[in-house]
Amino acid sequence: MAVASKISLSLLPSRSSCGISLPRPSCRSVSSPKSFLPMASLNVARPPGISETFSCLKEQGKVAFIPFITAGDPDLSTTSKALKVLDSSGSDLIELGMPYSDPLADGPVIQAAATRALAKGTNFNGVISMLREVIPQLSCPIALFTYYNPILKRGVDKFMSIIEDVGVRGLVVPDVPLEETESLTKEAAKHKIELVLLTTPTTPTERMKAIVQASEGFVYLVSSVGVTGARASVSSRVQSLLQDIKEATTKPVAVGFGISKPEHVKQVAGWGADGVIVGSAMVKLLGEAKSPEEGLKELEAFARSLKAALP
Ligand SMILES: O=P(O)(O)OC[C@@H](O)[C@@H](O)c1c[nH]c2ccccc12
Repeated sequence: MAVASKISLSLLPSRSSCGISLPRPSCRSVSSPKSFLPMASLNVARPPGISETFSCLKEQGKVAFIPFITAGDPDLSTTSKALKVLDSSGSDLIELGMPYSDPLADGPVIQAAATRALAKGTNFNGVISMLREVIPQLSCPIALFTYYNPILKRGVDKFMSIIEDVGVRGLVVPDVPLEETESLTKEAAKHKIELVLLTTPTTPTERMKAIVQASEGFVYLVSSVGVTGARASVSSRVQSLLQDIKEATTKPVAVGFGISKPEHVKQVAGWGADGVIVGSAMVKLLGEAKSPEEGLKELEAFARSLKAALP
């Protein structure tokens, strides 16, 4: 079964839970990360929430640029620098992937990145220490991308309090089982973390409605069946899928899978997406470069070219 349909089958909550509506924020100025609410335990700036970020962008008539990179590839120090580069290149939200040994929804590029990161000894504690350092220096929020098992291993409440403590604001768990989505959303919300759910081209309408109802922050529309990976073009079905979702919710919808060129970004934004997500093309540049410095330079140029293509 295509991975994307697995994602759709595993994300329907037993009962839909309504989203938490955050107070309408005043748009933060990107140049002053320190203007955020202080984080309780560390007394440092907490980045804006995911919903807050999308509200600000909507007020400005802008579409969110959302890159994904794999933590620890080629190493955690480079990941820290890459987060700062992506932030200063205009990212509105960054998805940071926790490397995992069995990334069932990932294509070859991200699988290879996870293998390299794990081979370097990248682990949860190392990623958290890196985030504790770098998040106070960022203007945009971080959404942690992890498979479900590492959350269960640590204990849901413990996991959520650890990531809250370092300032993570969003969470994407592509393989969370159907019947556990709602409780995970609730646990995340206790720690001011917004759990983003995914819907796909093969998700039945009723399930899509339940998913969009339960998703916090934004709805992740997977653009095509299969696994992650840059594609020559973005399926035109995305346009009608976006319309269907927007009939079911007023929540922002970001599109991912296969987006890897400025023309893809422009096209998806033109179809009404509130955000575009680019992963494999970013991960490839960073992880397969001749040197970390070279990778960071290419990442910056690529990120800026994609951001420039967005309204
Ligand atoms: O790599 P792509 O085709 O640009 O797609 C984004 C994707 O990488 C990122 O959102 C992601 C990484 N791993 C995932 C697993 C499932 C769904 C989404 C993802």
